[in-house]
Amino acid sequence: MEYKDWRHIFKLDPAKNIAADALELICESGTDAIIIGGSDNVTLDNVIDLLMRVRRYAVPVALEVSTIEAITPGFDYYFIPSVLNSSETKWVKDLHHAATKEFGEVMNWDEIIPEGYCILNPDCKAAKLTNALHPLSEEDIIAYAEMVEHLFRFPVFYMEYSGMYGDVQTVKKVSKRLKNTQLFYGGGIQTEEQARQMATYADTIIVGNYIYDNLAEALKTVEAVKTLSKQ
Ligand SMILES: CC(C)=CCC/C(C)=C/CC/C(C)=C/CC/C(C)=C/CC/C(C)=C/CC/C(C)=C/CC/C(C)=C/COP(=O)(O)OP(=O)(O)O
Ligand SMILES: O=P(O)(O)OC[C@@H](O)CO
Ligand SMILES: [Mg+2]
Repeated sequence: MEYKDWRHIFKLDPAKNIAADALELICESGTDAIIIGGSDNVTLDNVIDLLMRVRRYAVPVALEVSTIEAITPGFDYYFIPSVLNSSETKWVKDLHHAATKEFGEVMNWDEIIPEGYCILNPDCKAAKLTNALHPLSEEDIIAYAEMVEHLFRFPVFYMEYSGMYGDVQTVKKVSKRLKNTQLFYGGGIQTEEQARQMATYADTIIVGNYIYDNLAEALKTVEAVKTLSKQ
């Protein structure tokens, strides 16, 4: 299954511990993919360690790159965020320039998936790290989405509410404005109902932190989404 068809993703943080039995449940849950990524304490060692453990299962696995030092071969895809509401060019394109300079010759561009990121929880670590601009109006968010689709022509627009459940009506409005760009929604999903709500409008939902807080409930979000069509 190509990333374009993914409806549900579990995001695992390489900086956090996950027991072997929990990892088995996650990888065999029926989720479409695992993303390995986080905003701090991501190292080459903890990324390789988690990649090796996930590779024991058939589920596709992608790296969401947050630091150049932790890039390693062996993933199915590399998701590359550009934080459009960051106030520093570093997080929009400068790190990308440095990484392309280093890896450009050996890169398989088919595996590299640019993500236009919009960080919508002002209190999350990624917002602080990237000095993300806030507050954003609904019009601002829609404009970022349309830029991603029509100006940058990135394949993915990521509404990142990391750690906080987002606004369903805003996700719905953004969704209605995107035709070719795939809408990722991530942030604060804890229940089947929340997973269903967001997956009604987003192409793909991402469940992260709740894996570590309540795995049994987090696992239920997979089935909730699998039987649901996007509107
Ligand atoms: C040989 C080989 C393997 C070749 C591979 C080629 C390859 C992949 C080359 C890289 C090309 C490239 C252009 C790379 C870009 C490099 C780079 C460092 C870009 C910057 C990315 C960026 C803008 C990161 C900042 C945004 C960010 C921190 C996103 C993390 C996502 C997120 C919010 C996670 C949640 O974080 P968490 O830690 O869980 O937070 P909480 O504790 O609050 O939950
Ligand atoms: O960790 P949560 O809040 O589930 O968010 C998922 C993902 O969007 C984080 O990058
Ligand atoms: Mg997290």
